[in-house]
Amino acid sequence: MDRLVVDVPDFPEPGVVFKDITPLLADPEGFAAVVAALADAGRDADGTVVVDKVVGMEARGFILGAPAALALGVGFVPVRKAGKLPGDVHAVSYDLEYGQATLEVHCHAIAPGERVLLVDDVLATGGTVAATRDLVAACGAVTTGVAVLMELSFLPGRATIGAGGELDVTALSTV
Ligand SMILES: O=P(O)(O)OC[C@H]1O[C@H](OP(=O)(O)OP(=O)(O)O)[C@H](O)[C@@H]1O
Ligand SMILES: Nc1ncnc2[nH]cnc12
Repeated sequence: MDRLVVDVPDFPEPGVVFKDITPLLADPEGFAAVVAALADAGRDADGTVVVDKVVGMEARGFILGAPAALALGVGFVPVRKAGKLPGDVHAVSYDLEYGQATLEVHCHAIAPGERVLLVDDVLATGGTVAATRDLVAACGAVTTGVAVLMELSFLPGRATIGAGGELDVTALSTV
């Protein structure tokens, strides 16, 4: 997988090394392998599916999360940047490695008590995951797992989201 993710220095701003996953998405075998591995985070050791929904965060979390949901046979819920969802929403603002944003989810997209797997490409500061977990909680549901392609270990993402404890974090690669 690593050879299909390209480092782009100083994008989108000086000092950031951007992890470009578009070559991976263009490789059908690599793409299928990472989707299968991300979906495995929604199964227990016996292979039983243990989540009710997969949530993907706009935009790259859609590309990876939607096929992972299909692989698990559960519904997919998009968490979108502000102003894109037409129904009633819960909203949370947060910081990321290169800016600030607001994420939203439809209030009724996740039922109270449901177990949720978050899927995204990169865990950096953890701001996106932490905000999304808050949105899931606002729906009355619980985030039981997070699955990402890459974790940037020089940033405090794991600490920010409280990995360990009740939150199971799977990173296919750590850089
Ligand atoms: O751990 P964090 O510091 O929050 O960073 C990780 C997030 O940043 C990127 O998304 P971005 O907001 O750039 O959106 P995009 O997928 O639309 O490019 C990436 O896809 C993650 O969602
Ligand atoms: N360095 C990075 N590359 C790609 N996506 C990111 N999201 C946050 N930091 C990122």
